[in-house]
Amino acid sequence: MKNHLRIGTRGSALALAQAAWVQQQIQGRYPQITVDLEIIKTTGDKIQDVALAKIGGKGLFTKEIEMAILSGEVDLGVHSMKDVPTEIPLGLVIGITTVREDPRDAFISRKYRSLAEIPLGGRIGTGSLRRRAQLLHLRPDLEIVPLRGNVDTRLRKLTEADLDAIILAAAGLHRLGRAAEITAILPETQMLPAIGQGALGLEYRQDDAVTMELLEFLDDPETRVAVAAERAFLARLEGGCQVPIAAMGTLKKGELFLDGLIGDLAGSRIYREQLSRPPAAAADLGQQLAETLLKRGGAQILSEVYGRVFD
Ligand SMILES: NCc1[nH]cc(CCC(=O)O)c1CC(=O)O
Repeated sequence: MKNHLRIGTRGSALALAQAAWVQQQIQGRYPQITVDLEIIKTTGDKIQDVALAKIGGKGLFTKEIEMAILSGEVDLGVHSMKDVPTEIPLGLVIGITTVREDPRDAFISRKYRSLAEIPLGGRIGTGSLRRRAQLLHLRPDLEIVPLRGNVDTRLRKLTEADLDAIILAAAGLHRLGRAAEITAILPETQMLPAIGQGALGLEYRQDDAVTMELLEFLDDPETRVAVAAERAFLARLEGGCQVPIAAMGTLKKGELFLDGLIGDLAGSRIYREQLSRPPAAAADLGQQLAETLLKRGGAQILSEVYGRVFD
């Protein structure tokens, strides 16, 4: 048994809110255990001024935290699963996925109630290629304005940069207590979310059975299988954030459904499919859906973006 746990977290308001939530859950369940937060600056936190998609490289928001777990400096990391690469370092596991927040994207505007109300040529802020491609697919007339920084910065730029709207994950706004900022939720039919969006993963050393057992009560099996399918989809596509890729898993009556999408940067070609399998076959489901979309034209798009034959 342990009487002290250290959580490694990024220092952004969202990361801290998420880590503090996990801290409270653990302390509520085990009043005898003290839980500390240790703020770790990641590469993604240091580079705020360049479009993320241009930096490339995986694990921008996780690598330094993973090093601290491996070295024993902290016992666990709390991550937005959206920011976690499909491959994690040897010796670590993300065996626990907490109950998912709303995985969908939010439309935020001070002038218009919905995307449909935005006038011709309207300016929408987002740094995400996935959001950009789907927006342009729906509305080729829109001007997509690159937007970076944490949630607070992006909300500020909505007014300062005179944008008509911005798109943010609903989950982040809920966790920051800022859900009142949401003008409308974008249905997944219009805007399929990012892999892992709205889900938190707890990462710890594979050989640390004590921490794993302590944290087990936080696991939500439905979220875990949905995210496993999404991540298997992304892994087959070798997806970083250079390509518009989206997926969302949902459980209905014991069956796991996975919606997936591959698009090109201009949003002119969007391939989208849904498949289902029993939850135990989550990884196979993700892989099969990827194969289906690759055959339909996804392989062509990935070959163009990766600059090599992809099949
Ligand atoms: N890319 C940064 C990031 N990572 C996780 C979230 C939101 C919370 C989540 O998806 O769990 C955000 C902000 C956003 O995309 O609006």
